[in-house]
Amino acid sequence: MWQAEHVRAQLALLYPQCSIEILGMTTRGDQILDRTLSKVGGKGLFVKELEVAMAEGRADLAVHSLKDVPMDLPEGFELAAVLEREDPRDAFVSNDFGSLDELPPGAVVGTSSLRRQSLIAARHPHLVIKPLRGNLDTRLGKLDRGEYAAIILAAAGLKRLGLPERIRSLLDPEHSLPAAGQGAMAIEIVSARSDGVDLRAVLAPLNHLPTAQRVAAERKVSKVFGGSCQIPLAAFATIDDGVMHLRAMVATPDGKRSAHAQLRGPADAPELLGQQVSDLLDNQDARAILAACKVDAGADA
Ligand SMILES: NCc1[nH]cc(CCC(=O)O)c1CC(=O)O
Repeated sequence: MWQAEHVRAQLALLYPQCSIEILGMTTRGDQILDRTLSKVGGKGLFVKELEVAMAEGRADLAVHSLKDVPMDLPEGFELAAVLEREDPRDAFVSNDFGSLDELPPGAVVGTSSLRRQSLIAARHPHLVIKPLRGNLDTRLGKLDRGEYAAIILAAAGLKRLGLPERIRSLLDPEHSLPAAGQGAMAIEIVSARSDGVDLRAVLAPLNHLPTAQRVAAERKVSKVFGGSCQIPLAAFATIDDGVMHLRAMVATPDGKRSAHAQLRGPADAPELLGQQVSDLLDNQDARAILAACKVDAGADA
């Protein structure tokens, strides 16, 4: 809702003559809180019901956290704009400790992200990772009731909802490489509208080119490896002086096996860089690592 309101406010400034309404929706992704996201079908859950609303003409556009948007949208839908990125890093949130390094052996850390789980298990094998779902308030409530010594959340969500003071420290992307698209919002539309309105042109002023380039490279890696919440995959790009630096990682959920790759290339050819980094990961047996993950997930379900 914060994100939708943010887009509404920006559109209202650009197009003061238009009236813009928010159609609030609760998705299945929001409702299923008792199982980890990776087991109930992943990213698509947050997106599908909004697409139905657009297909039925009840909504003209949908605002998403890009991290939750599948790499391949259903036929007839497209992303029209990617907004300027918030802080893409993971945040360490705790009432008693300042960082992962301070946690004693056996301390319980909450996260339902396989990527975060895998990265923590690799660097801090003495910690215990437990699933954590729900909206931000639910997750913080569970921390405050003592169910966890610490939880890991996206810094972007905490900052957007006015809770930056809950962040005790930010995880260095060097150790906790962010997920593809983390911290960015995207606007999805119906590609060909029956009324002929060119919504892509209407939304173009909201598109932030450097963010769009960064996430295009990141999402390419995710796409090559069939990216969904079901696999621990990180992809993070930065741009400095027109040069993009893309880093990516795939791992097993226990963090015992992983492949890492990074490359620099021109920022205006993000998908090529994404493909090249994916090729490097492939050379390090990324497919075998991911195949091992899928066997695990199946055994558990
Ligand atoms: N899948 C949940 C999700 N999708 C986007 C965000 C955070 C906001 C963002 O990355 O833009 C979160 C929560 C989290 O990772 O803590």
